[in-house]
Amino acid sequence: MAITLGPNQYGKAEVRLVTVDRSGPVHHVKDLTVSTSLRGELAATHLTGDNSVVVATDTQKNTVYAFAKQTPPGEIEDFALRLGRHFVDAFSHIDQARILIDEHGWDRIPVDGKPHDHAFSRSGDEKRTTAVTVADGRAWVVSGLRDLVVLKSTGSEFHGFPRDRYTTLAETDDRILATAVTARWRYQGEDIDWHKSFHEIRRIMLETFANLHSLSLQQTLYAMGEAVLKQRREVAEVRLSLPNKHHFLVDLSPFGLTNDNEVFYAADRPYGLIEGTVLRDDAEDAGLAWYSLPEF
Ligand SMILES: O=c1[nH]c(=O)c2[nH]c(=O)[nH]c2[nH]1
Repeated sequence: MAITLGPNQYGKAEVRLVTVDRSGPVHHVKDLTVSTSLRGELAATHLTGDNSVVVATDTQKNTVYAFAKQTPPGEIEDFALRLGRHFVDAFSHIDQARILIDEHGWDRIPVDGKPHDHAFSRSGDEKRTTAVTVADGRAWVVSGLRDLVVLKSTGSEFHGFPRDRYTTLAETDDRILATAVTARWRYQGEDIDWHKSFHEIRRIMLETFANLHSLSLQQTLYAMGEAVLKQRREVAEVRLSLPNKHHFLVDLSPFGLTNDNEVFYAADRPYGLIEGTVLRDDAEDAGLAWYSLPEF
């Protein structure tokens, strides 16, 4: 029997970085969670404890902070590309770097109807994300968002599903549809206005969720991905993970009351989990874009 080392990577997870741009009286804050992972000739440390090629995870963390000081991070994709290229270029035994960044939003606090210069409130749970892989002299960028919570109070039906002895769910032609969108999209190319592209893709997904009269969350998922691919040439593929945040009608009959789709119990769990990939057939090869990322 032989035992060998399989795929491996290592790095610093969830470096919390906040930068303040103080170049003018109006400050700009950037709030990021950065994770670095390096891959390469790392057998020695696993097999014998020889650390001569191990760039310490502490060094990786320090690099994130030092880079943020030397050049303002800017768009998360650009910051991730800079960091990934640095690790691959600076250390000959490191041949791949994967940088994950989540961006947390801050809104300016309105004071006397005007956005404040340097006081902010957290925008909510939603995060903008990127996963950049640098290897073989090139890079792959998969960006996205998480925890974008949306609800429509009508315009959603669910019926026509098979019934067996375990089926109790009533068919409905009018229900609440709610989900927390996790989306990742794979870019082709790097010459992209990351900021504009993110906001356009987010807008397209939200408008599709709102406008489509839904017969299932699966149908909504496909329509959201399809709309992005039709309108954004820079996107090769969209992956969506949509928990179905069930809202159950409360039975008010014990109180002699009707419930005309007005009073709901928002269930926490279990939830349906609808996941899928929408692709264009003329897309560039995915290469290492999704390597070691969750499937959805
Ligand atoms: O949109 C839905 N898709 C399902 O697969 C499903 N299953 C279920 O119980 N409710 C729903 N709703």
